[in-house]
Amino acid sequence: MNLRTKYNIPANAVITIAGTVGVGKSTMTNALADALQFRTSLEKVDTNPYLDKFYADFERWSFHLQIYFLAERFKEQKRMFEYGGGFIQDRSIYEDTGIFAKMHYEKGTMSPVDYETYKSLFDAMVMTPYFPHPDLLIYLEGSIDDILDRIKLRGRPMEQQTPISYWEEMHVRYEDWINNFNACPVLRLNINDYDLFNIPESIEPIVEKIASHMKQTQLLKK
Ligand SMILES: Nc1ncnc2c1ncn2[C@@H]1O[C@H](COP(=O)(O)OP(=O)(O)O)[C@@H](O)[C@H]1O
Ligand SMILES: Nc1ncnc2c1ncn2[C@H]1C[C@H](O)[C@@H](COP(=O)(O)O)O1
Repeated sequence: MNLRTKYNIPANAVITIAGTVGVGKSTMTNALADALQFRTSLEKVDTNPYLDKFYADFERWSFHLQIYFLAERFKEQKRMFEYGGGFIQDRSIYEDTGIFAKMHYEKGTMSPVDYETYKSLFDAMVMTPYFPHPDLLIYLEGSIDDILDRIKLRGRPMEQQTPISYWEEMHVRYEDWINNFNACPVLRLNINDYDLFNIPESIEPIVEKIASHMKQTQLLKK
């Protein structure tokens, strides 16, 4: 019996994993998909044609990158819908606008007109009654020091060359963003409370938490 049936998680559920860069979303996505026998919707970094350029020159490439991510995530949204759910998604679409586009606009590395254009496109595509929101957003949180260690450990060159202040600012913005997020139910997990890297079995208590959280939110809806 897989953990999905053991804990009664609906086969058509869509669970999205949110959190700052390096916190452990991809690791969690793969572990959860494996445990629940779900498909994954992964963020593809290696084939992104703008990401390297963006890290080298935020101002020049912010708008292009946001449009690219929006298109990619929307295509994934369509794919998940066509399969009828049963997915773990690595990063939510809400973080693109709520964290990244907003941060670059406020830092001055995305122009006001580009930001407005991007936001109106995002709102027209996503913030509509026709857009299916995930059943659950799992928010991964941890200390900035642990996260910086993980970014260093992963070693993507473009991220190593980015000033630490960028990751620190993102970390603060994430806390503020999640405290005000209400597009779908949220389960917060602290990265110190599990270790999928060294103890793969630590996925089971997480599945148990997901099940009880989903049950509770279903009851509240009734
Ligand atoms: N429990 C853990 N302990 C130590 N390192 C971890 C743990 N989980 C993930 N990592 C490592 O941290 C780095 C970032 O994880 P990743 O899942 O790629 O994060 P994200 O997708 O949020 O950017 C990777 O090198 C990954 O192997
Ligand atoms: N919307 C985005 N804008 C800018 N940068 C982004 C956006 N979404 C993801 N990224 C970056 C951050 C990381 O360098 C890579 C992959 O993210 P990760 O959190 O490691 O999965 O893309």
